Amino acid sequence: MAAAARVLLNGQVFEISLNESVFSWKSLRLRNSPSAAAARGGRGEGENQSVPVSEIIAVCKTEVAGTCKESGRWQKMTSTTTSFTPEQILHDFTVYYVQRSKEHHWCCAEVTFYCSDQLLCNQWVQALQRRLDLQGVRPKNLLVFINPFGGKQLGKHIYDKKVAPLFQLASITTEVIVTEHANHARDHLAEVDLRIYDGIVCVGGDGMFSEVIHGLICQTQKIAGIDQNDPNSKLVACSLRIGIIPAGSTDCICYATVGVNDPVTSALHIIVGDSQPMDVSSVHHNNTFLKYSVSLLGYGFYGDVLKDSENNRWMGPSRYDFSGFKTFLSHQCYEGTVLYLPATETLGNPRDESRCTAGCYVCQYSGKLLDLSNNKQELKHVAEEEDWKVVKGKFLAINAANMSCACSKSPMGLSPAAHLADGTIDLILVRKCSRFNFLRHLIRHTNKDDQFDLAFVEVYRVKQFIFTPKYSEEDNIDIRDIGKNLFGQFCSDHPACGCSQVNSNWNCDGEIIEHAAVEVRVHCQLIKLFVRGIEHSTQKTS
Ligand SMILES: CCCCCCCCCCCCC/C=C/[C@@H](O)[C@H](COP(=O)(O)O)NC(=O)CCCCC
Ligand SMILES: Nc1ncnc2c1ncn2[C@@H]1O[C@H](COP(=O)(O)OP(=O)(O)O)[C@@H](O)[C@H]1O
Ligand SMILES: [Ca+2]
Repeated sequence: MAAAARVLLNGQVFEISLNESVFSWKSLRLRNSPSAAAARGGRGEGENQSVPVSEIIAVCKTEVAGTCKESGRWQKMTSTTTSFTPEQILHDFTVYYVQRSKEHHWCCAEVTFYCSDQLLCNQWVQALQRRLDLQGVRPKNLLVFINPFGGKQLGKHIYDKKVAPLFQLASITTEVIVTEHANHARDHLAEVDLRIYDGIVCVGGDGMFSEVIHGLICQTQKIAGIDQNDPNSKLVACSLRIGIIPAGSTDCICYATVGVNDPVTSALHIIVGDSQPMDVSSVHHNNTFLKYSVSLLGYGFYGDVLKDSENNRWMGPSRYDFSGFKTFLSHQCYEGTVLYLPATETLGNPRDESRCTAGCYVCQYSGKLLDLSNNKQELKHVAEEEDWKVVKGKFLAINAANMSCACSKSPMGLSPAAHLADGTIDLILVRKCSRFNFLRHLIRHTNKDDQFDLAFVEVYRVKQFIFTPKYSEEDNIDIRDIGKNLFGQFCSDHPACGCSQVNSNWNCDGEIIEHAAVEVRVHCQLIKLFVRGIEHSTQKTS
């Protein structure tokens, strides 16, 4: 096939060309002719444009006016209207491709070319389709879970209206399961034969994503014979990628990995077959596995917000604002000891100005260290005793951020310089302080000011930590019942000082962990997502 050909676009002659990795179209009109000026005002196709083949979603030939045959399947066209003859309409093809718009949004753009004859049209469709078939990273068959009750309960609608048509256009087949109860997706994934799928998609919030990773990680460890109850077990990485279609309340994992929580953008990242490794933390209590965490593991403030908000699920996403306000007023602090193991081999620091973005070298460096350690074939990894550090005190919040935890409420996140895949967590300790000072810290979650530049806030980049509450968990069961009042769990003996004999609970990616005493360890790059990390703002479609 010719590497270039003449076609019509918007009534003007264009030259289209295709090389190994790029499809381009270029106007052959004189730049300043009146017709050129008129064409520029049309549908927005520029004079010269190019699209990487890796960002072409589909190529589709119009065989009969109004319908489109693509990859052997008939689909309805939202086709362009033209002033061409019926013969010309029969010989056109449409290329659907990724177009970037503001703030990390992607959308599906289309451009239709009219060919002089059917042979030429067929040749171009086949050539483009062959290039697409060579994109081996793209998923062909996906298992999709939809939580119909997440966020504003729009999960099913979002999937049907915005995502399924794109998957169909890209010839992706799907098996869709609308969940019927909590843990439906987790339990299904723990047992089902996953070999026929190229990936898993969850439609919902962080809680839904948490279910999916629990099912997938559990099955992977079971097959590999790994004991998940042993906190020192070296876990085996999961091979299937996971896609998130945001339809939850916070959607922090989506936002912090894509830069925005937009269902169409996420669907397009899945279609083009993006891949981004991600760290996962395991949470144990007394040598028993409790949960995995990918975004925030928060004790104190964020644990209490979550606990209270569960009573108000009917409010939808605004339950967090209501409970956040109540919890802020209660101003509870919790006493305990934090033991942590600093991350010494990785690059980067929680106070860095630089951010984890697509192709992050800090994460790539950790990936290389991981490969080296995997080649050593150690089954367990136990740190030396003298490497551990101790912090004791009264804390308003203990936040362990596996990633920035950016979301629409906190666009920079709780730890703006945290990395998706460096094998570390940022451990943020907010010591007891006045309400006014705590408010200053919280407000800095929402703007660009340095939330760590406060005397009562400490931040450490760690591989592992252990939290032991001052008051034993057994005693707490009795006290908890006595100490509750309108604004949470006040210390019954010292209401004025705000220190509590009642323990808080952990907020683990939006799921409650009732135990206060936990042992947490990061597993570098344990899972993979259908994302590429947050793109630099200069990465625009040409
Ligand atoms: C006076 C202004 C105070 C405002 C503080 C706002 C700070 C918001 C930071 C949010 C951090 C989010 C960390 C992510 C947590 C999610 O995993 C979790 C579950 O998400 P989902 O399943 O989608 O509902 N969300 C939360 O725990 C909500 C915390 C909101 C606290 C106000
Ligand atoms: N069909 C269902 N009925 C009830 N709960 C469900 C269902 N499917 C999933 N869940 C649970 O709903 C919780 C919240 O889901 P999520 O999608 O994160 O929404 P949100 O962001 O609003 O919290 C999760 O704990 C998940 O296990
Ligand atoms: Ca990390």
